[in-house]
Amino acid sequence: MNTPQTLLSIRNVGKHFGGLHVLQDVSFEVPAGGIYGLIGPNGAGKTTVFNLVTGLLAPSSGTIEFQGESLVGLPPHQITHRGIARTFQNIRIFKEMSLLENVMIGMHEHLKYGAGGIFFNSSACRAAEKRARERAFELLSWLGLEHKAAMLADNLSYGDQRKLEFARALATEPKLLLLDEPVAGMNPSEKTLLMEEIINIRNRGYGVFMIEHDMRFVMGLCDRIAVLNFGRIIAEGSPDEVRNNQEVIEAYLGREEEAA
Ligand SMILES: Nc1ncnc2c1ncn2[C@@H]1O[C@H](COP(=O)(O)OP(=O)(O)OP(=O)(O)O)[C@@H](O)[C@H]1O
Repeated sequence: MNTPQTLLSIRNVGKHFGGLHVLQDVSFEVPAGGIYGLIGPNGAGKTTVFNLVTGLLAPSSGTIEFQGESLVGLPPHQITHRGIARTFQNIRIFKEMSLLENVMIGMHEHLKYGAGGIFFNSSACRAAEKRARERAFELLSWLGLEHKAAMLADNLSYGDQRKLEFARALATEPKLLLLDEPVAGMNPSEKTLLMEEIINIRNRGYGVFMIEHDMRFVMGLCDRIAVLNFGRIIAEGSPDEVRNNQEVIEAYLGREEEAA
């Protein structure tokens, strides 16, 4: 049974590609209203977990539930509709479009007028379009980007592109936001700004579930952290519990020694 506070529940999940067992018996729960981190050395299976949750891959075994309902077998757009949005390691925005258009594209699932409405430019269609614009402006303002709404996304700094990606993900009206290495490639001041934005998003009531390699960032931001190593969860707990876990220390030191 899920506790009422659980948003995402992953139980006994396994994933193999042919004979390669990428995830084995993975279980953890992402609670509502917090920031949850998934860490682990390169190749541990973190992105595979995100791909399973968002429906890009199907688990070989185990269950994945969101708000008590199974996600297994649902196509990605239905999972988005249930309330899970995602950003990617490599920023994916439409650079030749304005910021406003980028955010409005994230909303199309929720615009409730049909093809007939678009064809006849009905008043319902115009009203929906107006609401979408207002919401897009609001989301851009949450990220401090509203004054750049008409600008082409291509002209944004790297940090602002990442914020635009957040705004577009929020446009799908998610309950849980999955962030895949949000600060990869950022300088320290961009990281600090993005940390504030993620806290703001959490404070607005969204759940945040992130993969991140930057330990200072993860430890400073997350309420709880799960650690994957060779496809298995080796620790789960508060940042302090994880930081002091012997198996975690060895997993990271071991990889560093191998690399050396
Ligand atoms: N479609 C696939 N077919 C075969 N093997 C795959 C596939 N996707 C991932 N893998 C393998 O699964 C393992 C875990 O990959 P995954 O990308 O989930 O790790 P990760 O923890 O996200 O790594 P990184 O931190 O480097 O991004 C790797 O050995 C990878 O090569």
